[in-house]
Formats: sequence, C-alpha cells, structure tokens
Amino acid sequence: MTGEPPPLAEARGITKRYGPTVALRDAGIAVRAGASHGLVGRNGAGKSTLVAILTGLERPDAGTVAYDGEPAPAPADRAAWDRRVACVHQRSMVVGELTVAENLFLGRRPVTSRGLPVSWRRLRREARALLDTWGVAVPENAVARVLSVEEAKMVEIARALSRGTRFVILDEPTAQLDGRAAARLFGHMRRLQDAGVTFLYISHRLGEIYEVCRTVTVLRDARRIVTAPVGELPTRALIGAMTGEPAEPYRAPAPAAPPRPGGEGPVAVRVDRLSGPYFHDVSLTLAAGEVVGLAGLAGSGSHQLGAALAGLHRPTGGRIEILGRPLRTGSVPAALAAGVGCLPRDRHTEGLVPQLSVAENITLPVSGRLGPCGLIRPSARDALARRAIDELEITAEGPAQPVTALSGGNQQKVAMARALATDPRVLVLIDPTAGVDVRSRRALLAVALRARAEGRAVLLVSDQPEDLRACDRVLVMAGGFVTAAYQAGWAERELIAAIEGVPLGHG
Ligand SMILES: Nc1ncnc2c1ncn2[C@@H]1O[C@H](COP(=O)(O)OP(=O)(O)OP(=O)(O)O)[C@@H](O)[C@H]1O
Repeated sequence: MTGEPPPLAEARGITKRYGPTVALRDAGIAVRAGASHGLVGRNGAGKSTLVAILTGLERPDAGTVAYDGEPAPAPADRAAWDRRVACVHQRSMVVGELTVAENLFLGRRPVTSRGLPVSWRRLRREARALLDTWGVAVPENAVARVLSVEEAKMVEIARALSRGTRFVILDEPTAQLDGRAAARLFGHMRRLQDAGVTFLYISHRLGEIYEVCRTVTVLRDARRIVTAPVGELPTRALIGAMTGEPAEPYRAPAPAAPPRPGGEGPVAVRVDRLSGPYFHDVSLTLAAGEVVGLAGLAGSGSHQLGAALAGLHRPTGGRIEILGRPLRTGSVPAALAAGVGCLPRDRHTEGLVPQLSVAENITLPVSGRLGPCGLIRPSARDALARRAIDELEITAEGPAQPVTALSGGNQQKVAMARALATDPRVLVLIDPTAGVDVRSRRALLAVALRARAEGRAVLLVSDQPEDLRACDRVLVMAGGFVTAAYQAGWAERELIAAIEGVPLGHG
C-alpha cells in the first residue's frame, strides 16, 4: 500500500467502436482529486467519446471506469452517475424559458417532509442559498434566456454541484466566450477549486490548459499518448504529442498575410449607415481580393453585423450593396443569390442539418445545380464532398457518413465547406476556428487566404489574434460602433486593448 488515495475518476483500457471507426483504443485517464486535469487532442482524437464513457452516457466495448476506486454505477442509475460526475457541454443545457431557480432544480423539485413539492417561494430561497454557496452572482428569479453564456455555464456548474458531485468536466467552455468572460470564468473556477471541486478541462486553446490545469492528458488517433504535469510539457512538446510530428519550432497558425493596403480591388461589399438592435450607423467597404477582420467582445455587434451580410439578421436601417447591387436584407436566399457565402456562428442551429450526410450537407445550397432537372447526381455530389474532405482535412469515413457522427471540429469544417459550395464572391466567416484544433486552424485560415487570392472578399469575424493575423486589415467594434481600424502588422497588445475598450497607457 502506498497510502495514496485512488483517483477521483479513472478509465482504464477503454476501447470504443462506432461501426468501422475506432474512437478509443485501449485508452484511459486517471484524474486525481484537487488537481485540475486538461484533456487535449486534435479534432476526432476521441476526447468527447472518453467524456461520454466517463459520464456513463456511452458504454465501452472494453475497459472499466471507477470513481474513488469503486466501480462506476450501473448504466441506468443516472442519479448515481450525477453524484459522481457532471459535464458542462459547449452547448448550453440551461432552459431559456425557465428561471434560474427552476433550472437549478430541473427534474427534481425538492419535496417537504410530507413528500409534497416545496412551494415556489421556498424553491427560490433554496436556489439563492445554492448560488451563494458557490459564489454565483445571478438573480435566482431571472429568466435564463437573459443570462450571458458564462453565467449560464455557472448555473450549470451550480446545478451539478447541488447533485452531490465535486467533479465537473468542462468541454470547451470558452469556445463561445470573449477574452473578458473567459477570464471571469477562470476566476470562478479557481474559487471552486479552492472549495474542493476538481475539473477535467477540454480546450483547443492550449494557453488555457497551462492557465487552468496542473496535469494534462493527450489523446491522438484514439490512444492516450501521455499524461504529465503541464510544467513538464511545454507547448512545442504538447503539440508534438497531439500531432505525432516532431516538436519542430512552432510556426504561427496563419500564413502571414503580406502587408498591403487593403482594398485595392473593386468594391465587393458596401455597408452604408447600417443600424439594428446590436449595431449603429456602421459604414464599411470590402474590396474583392481582401480579407477584413471584424473583432469585438460579445455584445459589440460584430457577430450580428456579419450575420446581417448573410441575411441571418435583419437590420432596421441603412443599406448593404453586394457587387454594386442593393441586397434585400434579412433573407438568406437573397444573400446567397447575391453571392454571399456564410459560415454561421452556431453550426447547430444555422449551419448543418443533422439528419443528412456529410456530402448532402456540403452540397445543400447547390443541390439544384448538381444534375439535370434539379435532380442531384450522386457522383457529382460525392466528388464535390470528397474534394472538401481533402482540402479541409475533414476526418470522416467518407461523403455518405451522417454529419452527426463527426467530431465537433470536423462538423465545423463541413459547415465551412458548405459556405464555399456556392462559389461565393463574398465570404462571411463568423468565428471560423471555434472548436478547431491548432493544425486545423491553419487549414481553415488557408481557405480564407485562398479565397482572397481568387479575388473573393472575405469578412472574418473573430476576436482571436491568430485568426486576425490572416487579415489585410482589422476593424474593431465596441458597443455597436466601429471604434478602430488597423492595417496588417498591428501590435497584439494594442489590438487587444482596442477590443477590450481599454485605452493603452503611454510608456
Ligand atoms: N455517434 C457516433 N457515430 C459514429 N462515429 C462517431 C460517433 N461519435 C464519435 N464518432 C467518431 O469517433 C471519433 C472520435 O470522435 P470524438 O467526438 O470523440 O473526437 P473529439 O476528440 O472530441 O474531437 P473534437 O475536438 O473535434 O470535438 C471520430 O472519428 C468520430 O467521427
């Protein structure tokens, strides 16, 4: 006996197959209490599958799961699983129509000693006490819809803790958070760690792993490659373990755009005094053969402005011209017909059709063009899909695989391929690298640069400096207005200060 307690959570010798795909092969992880643990790997490496097995949502074909050295609960005993582990997914599981208090006790309204459901007043009181215990500063009677993404995550964490677990898996929690909200989330996490909560933290933003975790496990091609203290695995070695390539000096993900004055080509997009609930009086132009970055915090209006160009959001005033013609706003078909392709922010609701295959999703906007009389020729569809799978390095069995069987990052790439399928003259990319691994980020940004070389105009909405480096110029939005503009070659410190709305001091 070494005297060391068994791991808080442990998966050993896990193999999991989905048809011909081996998602995990003799893989495992051991998470020790009190030491937050990172889980990283390229898109499709097997991270979500391991989480599904650790949370009892999937059963492994081989291998075992244990909590505190005891075998995991029976698959059907959800309450027992909930006492051991919770996962906060990228997509919010908070019900927007219900109040925070109702969300906290979702599906298990407490009962009185006489077995009757407690009154709403008492429910709200218990919710307040619960939120206070975990330091979550949101009103218990607020309708969840009005919460920020980060507040909703904290409500989910408080809900998990109230069920008894002290082990929370966070699956890419910052994918939809701007820098400021992410910093607040990390602050909350630190407080919770001090109070005895252990996190398993999944992220493609490797800097966060070093900031939040003490230990990290790397998965590659369904196997565990290494588990080590983060201090022993500097970024180069970490990426080397993820990719299986020698830990060569790491190049910036985006091929740097040669600095040049933006907008030498003819005007492709003209936005004139555009206003709406999220942005005010915005005017800008995009030239053919130009990549323009649009940066801003959540609430700056940058996402909605991008969405307005693609017809996903209807402005209330002003006008948009595409290739010299006025655009009928608020209509996706009108934007598509005008030559605008879009990678939307939320691929789940605006991007992909879950019931369809990879090829059907990619070719949906052009299905009428892929055969005679509007009939789709499968060979033409598959050829187009195969090219996209190749160019964007999509990990899929082939064009016929259902899109839902792909890992999150690979679904994002399918959404990108779909944006390109119409051969658009104007490409709007909203957070294109969300959920995408470090190497795939390069492939996606290379698409933007290729589009530029082909004379397309690209609007790249992002607050990630690595993405914005690929742009000829960057516009910054704050509070619904365009507040700053930078040519390529900007200093990161200055750009971030502009995005955050913090003036840089001199000296
Ligand atoms: N329900 C499913 N049916 C078929 N294949 C699946 C299913 N779920 C996952 N897979 C496959 O298993 C492999 C591992 O996927 P997983 O989602 O675990 O990867 P990941 O590391 O979480 O990736 P990402 O970073 O993109 O989210 C992938 O090849 C994926 O296509």
